[in-house]
Amino acid sequence: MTSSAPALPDHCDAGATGAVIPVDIAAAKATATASPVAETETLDLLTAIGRVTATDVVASLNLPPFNASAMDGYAVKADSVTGQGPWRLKVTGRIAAGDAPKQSSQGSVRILTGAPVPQGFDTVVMQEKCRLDGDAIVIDQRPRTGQNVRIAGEDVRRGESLLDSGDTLKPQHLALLAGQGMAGIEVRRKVRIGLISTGTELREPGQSLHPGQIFNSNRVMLRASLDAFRWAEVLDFGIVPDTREAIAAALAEAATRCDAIITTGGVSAGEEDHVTWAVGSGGGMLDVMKVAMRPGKPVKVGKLGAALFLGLPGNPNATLVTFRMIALPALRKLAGLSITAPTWTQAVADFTYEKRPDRTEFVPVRLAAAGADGLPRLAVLGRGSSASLRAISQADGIALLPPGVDLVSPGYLIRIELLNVV
Ligand SMILES: Nc1nc2c(c(=O)[nH]1)N[C@H]1C(S)=C(S)[C@@H](COP(=O)(O)OP(=O)(O)OC[C@H]3O[C@@H](n4cnc5c(N)ncnc54)[C@H](O)[C@@H]3O)O[C@H]1N2
Ligand code: MOO
Repeated sequence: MTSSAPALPDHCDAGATGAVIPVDIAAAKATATASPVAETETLDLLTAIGRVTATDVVASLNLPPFNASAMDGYAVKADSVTGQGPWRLKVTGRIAAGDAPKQSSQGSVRILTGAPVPQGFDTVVMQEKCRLDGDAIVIDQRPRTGQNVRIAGEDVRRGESLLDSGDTLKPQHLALLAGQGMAGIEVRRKVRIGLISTGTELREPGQSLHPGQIFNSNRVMLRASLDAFRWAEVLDFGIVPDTREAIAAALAEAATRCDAIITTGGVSAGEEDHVTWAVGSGGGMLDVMKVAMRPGKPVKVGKLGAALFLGLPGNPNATLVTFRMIALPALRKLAGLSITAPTWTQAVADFTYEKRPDRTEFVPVRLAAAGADGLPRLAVLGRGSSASLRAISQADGIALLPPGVDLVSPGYLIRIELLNVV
């Protein structure tokens, strides 16, 4: 961490103290605080989807391993087809996929897709381009040397780089590794993420609601978000009431079991906001106290023991925005991913929005059809109220309205993070 402010020991005024820093600096601090989990495991390819590679992978096998026919047809030696056509070539044998390579250079050989082209031949004539005449084929067009033959190593060459450490394994990566004959792959172990929903007012969906209480929305939103990442494992500590003791106890337990701790709620300025105090009382420290962003200003980032601490505000829109913009990049770093930043998409505002120029504002947006420039148009959903569940539930993405701008007008080029991107 580049700077550190100790968590306040006694009096919780986190919402009123600490320098206000830009959101990109806050995200960079969070990411810098995280170190990739060191342990690795070797997984069968069938269970490795979505996991993060722990090493570079280099090809040990040429692909294709032999010169292979790309078509059903007849293998020939192109330069044996000389003079004036049509040409008549005797069929001297047959070779199918899975047959051992053969040696031949006379006439032609019936060959099926994927079969090794016999040594001595260099070209395959598609069966549609010739006709059978007794024990021979007749071709009218001179074949081009090398036509319809996949040359050994033309796809992958032994020694070539296939994957880098820090890649997320996708189905097509696994296919490539399987093509190399690899049964397993070394990946980073899953990141253990503790989730604590603070708030005396919270009840779980399905429970009865008493006056003054609300249902816990953030828990399922964060659980579902994290469950989409195969590199993440959630340890859910449930709802913890707004008392110093309860929050400190939950944090202490989470710090011993988790690589990262995410709390929601209890980070602003009121006397029931105990998260900052509890981090301090547990010997932790906070490096991000207040961020020039809306929603999400009181988000906290620091360390508690060896664990990365991410204290997200309780309002659901603020939880979502701070999770995606600040927490997730840091969690990706813990997972060992080489790309940690959000994936941005360029789009064009089709709305007018007044904002404060001294901060970054994030608003939920819906995508509309692209304009003539090929960029999608955006409609804004409300004013991005911090507490709104409805607006975020209807959003295709979160648009970033940058600092230094006080009015976004139709035609303004902005960037969005699509919410379907994991
Ligand atoms: N005097 C000040 N008051 C507030 C400030 C400030 O700077 N000075 N900041 C405001 C901002 S901005 C935000 S954002 C909120 C953040 O509050 P906390 O993180 O301390 O969260 P809570 O007060 O616990 O809750 C806020 C709000 O969200 C509801 N909530 C909490 N957890 C959940 C959950 N799991 N699911 C659904 N809803 C949840 C909670 O009931 C509150 O309504 O503080 C402002 N105040
Ligand atoms: O930090 Mo807030 O602006 O109510 O989400």
